Amino acid sequence: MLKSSSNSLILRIELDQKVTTFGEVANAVSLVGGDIVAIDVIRSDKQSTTRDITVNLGEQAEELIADRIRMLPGVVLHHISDPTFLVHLGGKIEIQPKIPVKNRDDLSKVYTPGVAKVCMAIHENPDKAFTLTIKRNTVAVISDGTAVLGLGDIGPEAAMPVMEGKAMLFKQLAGVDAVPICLNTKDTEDIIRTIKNIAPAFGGINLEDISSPRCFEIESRLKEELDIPVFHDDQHGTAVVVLAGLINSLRLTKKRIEDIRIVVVGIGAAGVSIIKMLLGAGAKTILAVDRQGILTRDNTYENPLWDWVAQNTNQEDRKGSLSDAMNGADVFIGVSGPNVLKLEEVHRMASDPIIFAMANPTPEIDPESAAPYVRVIATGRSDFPNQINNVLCFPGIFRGALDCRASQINEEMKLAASKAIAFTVTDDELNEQYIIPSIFNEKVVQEIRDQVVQAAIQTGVARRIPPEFKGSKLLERKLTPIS
Ligand SMILES: NC(=O)c1ccc[n+]([C@@H]2O[C@H](COP(=O)([O-])OP(=O)(O)OC[C@H]3O[C@@H](n4cnc5c(N)ncnc54)[C@H](O)[C@@H]3O)[C@@H](O)[C@H]2O)c1
Ligand SMILES: O=C(O)C[C@H](O)C(=O)O
Ligand SMILES: [Mg+2]
Repeated sequence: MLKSSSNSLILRIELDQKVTTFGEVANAVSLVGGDIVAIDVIRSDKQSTTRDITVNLGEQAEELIADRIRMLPGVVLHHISDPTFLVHLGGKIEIQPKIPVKNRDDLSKVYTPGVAKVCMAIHENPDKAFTLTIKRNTVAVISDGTAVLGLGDIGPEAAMPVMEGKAMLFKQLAGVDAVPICLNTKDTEDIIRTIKNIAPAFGGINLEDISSPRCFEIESRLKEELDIPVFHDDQHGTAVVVLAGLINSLRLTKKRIEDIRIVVVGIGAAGVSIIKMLLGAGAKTILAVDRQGILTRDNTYENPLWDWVAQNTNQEDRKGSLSDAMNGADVFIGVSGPNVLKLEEVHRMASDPIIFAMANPTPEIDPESAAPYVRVIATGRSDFPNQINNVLCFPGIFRGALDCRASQINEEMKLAASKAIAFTVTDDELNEQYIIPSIFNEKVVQEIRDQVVQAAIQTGVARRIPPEFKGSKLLERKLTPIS
């Protein structure tokens, strides 16, 4: 059973101390499998005490716990709240002015009439938008709500908490201002037109949770038609972090990427990009599996990217289901949906199995059940060791792209980001429970940023050279080796 801090509740109870003791309440909580992790006294007098008790419990236990407590004499259950909902009240981000407007003089600078001359300066030279507006430090995080985590097409309003979360992490981890935007259209042309129309305000576009195959066309068209980086996080952010996790897992198992058998399940946005990146890094044996089984080159597919994947994987022409694909696999990478992988299939993997079960919020296999039988297990979640999640990539890669005013985020910049993430974990630190740095490791964003800027300069897509990269200093900076 997966347990996490998100399965916690706060119960406000009023207790008549002459009738029932707090010990009896605690006992009732434990009888339904709950753990009391915090107690806050809200009010107390001689007769009664009101407390907020925070309880960690299984997902199904909310009703049980409420019933148990209501059965106790002398106890009133005022309400139950969920701390995860509490942190979402009113949304998770806000916009703050950078300077206070205290008097008319300030007002006349930041607003009419002063602002007009700044507008005209930009009108004469639109590049000045980078220096005189929020553009140089701001990205749009844009979704149409069609592939939100593994929850599917839940609509633009329901996608907002994820986009707000990404915006929060952009700011907290990398100082990038990010604006969450959810579009009320699923039409490819409409999405492209809308994003092009709002692009002037932004230094980059981070596409998020847009379902495949539309996401591929949307991204490639926007890349062609805009001169700022456009990055579909579920494709490339995920692929960057997967490659980093794989580099480090192979450092542990002493296997070479060229020699291993890799199964990728879920050939959508994330899956296609992961396969491309693994092939680029030297992988030779990959089986791509979706709902109807292993992709094979003698089939033709409606989705042209599946055709591409089929032509570039499965050189041995293996046919069958995921279960067949798992025979002798060294690595399983899941970007599909919940509980797709069975323990029995894990038992048929090669020695030192590596499993990245990355579907969110419920992975392809319960990591606690798989752990005893594998060398490395990673998920996309923050409540287990080895979190392989694109949050390790997007803050740093955009920090780098914005700092050098890159016109795009290219393959070299992505590879540089993967290596930066992988080699943040030193040989001494590397172990089965720590193949990937924590997002709270302060070195990660800076390392990614530096390597990404360097790669952008070397590939000619940087439109500004940050001072620390000027002159010979650039040549002195060492590129991180791939292995
Ligand atoms: N950990 C991370 O950083 C990360 C990043 C991106 C995506 N993801 C997760 O990966 C999953 C897919 O995301 P996406 O953006 O690629 O979505 P997507 O909709 O573009 O693709 C999902 C693909 O998985 C396939 N699929 C679904 N259930 C399957 C099953 N039972 N067996 C085989 N194939 C199945 C679908 O047919 C589809 O091709 C989601 O759960 C998402 O949360 C995780
Ligand atoms: O949002 C996440 O946690 C990762 C990823 O973008 C996903 O869609 O699952
Ligand atoms: Mg996503």
